[in-house]
Amino acid sequence: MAPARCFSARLRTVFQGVGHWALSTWAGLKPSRLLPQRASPRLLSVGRADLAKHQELPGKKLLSEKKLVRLLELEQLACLLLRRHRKRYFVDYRRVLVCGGNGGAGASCFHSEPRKEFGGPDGGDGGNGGHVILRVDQQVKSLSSVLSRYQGFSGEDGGSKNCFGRSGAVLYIRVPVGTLVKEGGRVVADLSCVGDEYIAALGGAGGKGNRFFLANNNRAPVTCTPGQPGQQRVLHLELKTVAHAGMVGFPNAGKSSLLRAISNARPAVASYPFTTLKPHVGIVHYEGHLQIAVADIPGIIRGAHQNRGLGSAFLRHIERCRFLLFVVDLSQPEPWTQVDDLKYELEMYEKGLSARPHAIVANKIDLPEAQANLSQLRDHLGQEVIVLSALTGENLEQLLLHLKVLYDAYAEAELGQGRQPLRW
Ligand SMILES: Nc1nc2c(ncn2[C@@H]2O[C@H](COP(=O)(O)OP(=O)(O)OP(=O)(O)O)[C@@H](O)[C@H]2O)c(=O)[nH]1
Ligand SMILES: [Mg+2]
Repeated sequence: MAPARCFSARLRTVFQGVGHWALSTWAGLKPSRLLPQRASPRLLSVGRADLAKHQELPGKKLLSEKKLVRLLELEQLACLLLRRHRKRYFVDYRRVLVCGGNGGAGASCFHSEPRKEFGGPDGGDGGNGGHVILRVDQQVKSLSSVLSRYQGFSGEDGGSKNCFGRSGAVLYIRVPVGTLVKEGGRVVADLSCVGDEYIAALGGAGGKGNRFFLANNNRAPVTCTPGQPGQQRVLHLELKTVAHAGMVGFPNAGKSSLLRAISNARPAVASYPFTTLKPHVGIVHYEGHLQIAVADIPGIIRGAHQNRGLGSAFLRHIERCRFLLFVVDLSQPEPWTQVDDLKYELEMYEKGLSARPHAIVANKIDLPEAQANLSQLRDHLGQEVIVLSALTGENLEQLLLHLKVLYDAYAEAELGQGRQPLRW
């Protein structure tokens, strides 16, 4: 995780730079710099400030057409890079400092009116500070848009004439479905449904104006109180992908190819290991509007729990999956060892994880060496194996049917316990 975070931090600095450059470029493309603008003729004389507005700033030259075209090209390139950056940037952990808005101060003043000497206190209360709230948004797919610090909006100070300050607006932080909120190692919120909200930091209460302290024994109080500071918390946000099925397998086993074949998801597919660097979720549609979400998890190798390969941190994304698909590359010698290694790595990550309802998917049956390995795999595992080819689409129906069987069993178990099954 550390090098990935380091890389993303570097990318951010680069793009912040690009952002500044882009802004300054646009500033350079102001009409005033492209075409000399003449002050429109006026009938009446104009003031000095008005005249100064139409003067060219000293040191600013007109841009030549060649430079302008070059700048526009660079601008387009920057936009393209930014778009790519947004697309590829996946973050599943964030440490965030959240501060609620400060309350506004109460005012201390007295009513003032001609021929009314003792108008009485009329200092209004300050407004309350705004809360900072985490809200689940289905459009957000990772924690990359979450910043490291949030400061809530402060309430306005109270005013004279008994005017109360306006309360600070609520600041919403949009987080993806499946965000776990931790504070000091303790889970404080589990945002696993769309629309779930959690108050991350409370805004401070507004102060009282001197009008509040008016009493029979004190007709002219001067006391007013300052607003309270907002709550401050350090929260750790962890993303755990929520899907019905999680695909686990060695790199190059064909997990992404399989997800592409059964759903509309488009994870990258290539013949080198660790093509997938972040989880992808695809939706498989069935009759009766039933949708089963399948997550493609980056490849896991033997020793992942000792941080080999991409490590086992990505296994947190299958913690929430209700059932698993072990994807095996059947063209490799002794393919059953892949299943054993995967189960071992799951156990090392979390006890009992490999015992979840699962199916074994043997991929690449279109290759000649795979045909030879199939009987050996069946003998060693002693359980049903779904044999298919993600490339040619051979026997995909069996996988789809088995997915439905797994889902039905899960839904029945949930309903039996009085819970609603997860709906995508
Ligand atoms: N012949 C054959 N090749 C396949 C099949 N499925 C996948 N491949 C190929 O295997 C290679 C790896 O496929 P991916 O889908 O990227 O594998 P992956 O498991 O997602 O790999 P990582 O993302 O690295 O974990 C690609 O070159 C695919 O074209 C198949 O059924 N038959
Ligand atoms: Mg992949």
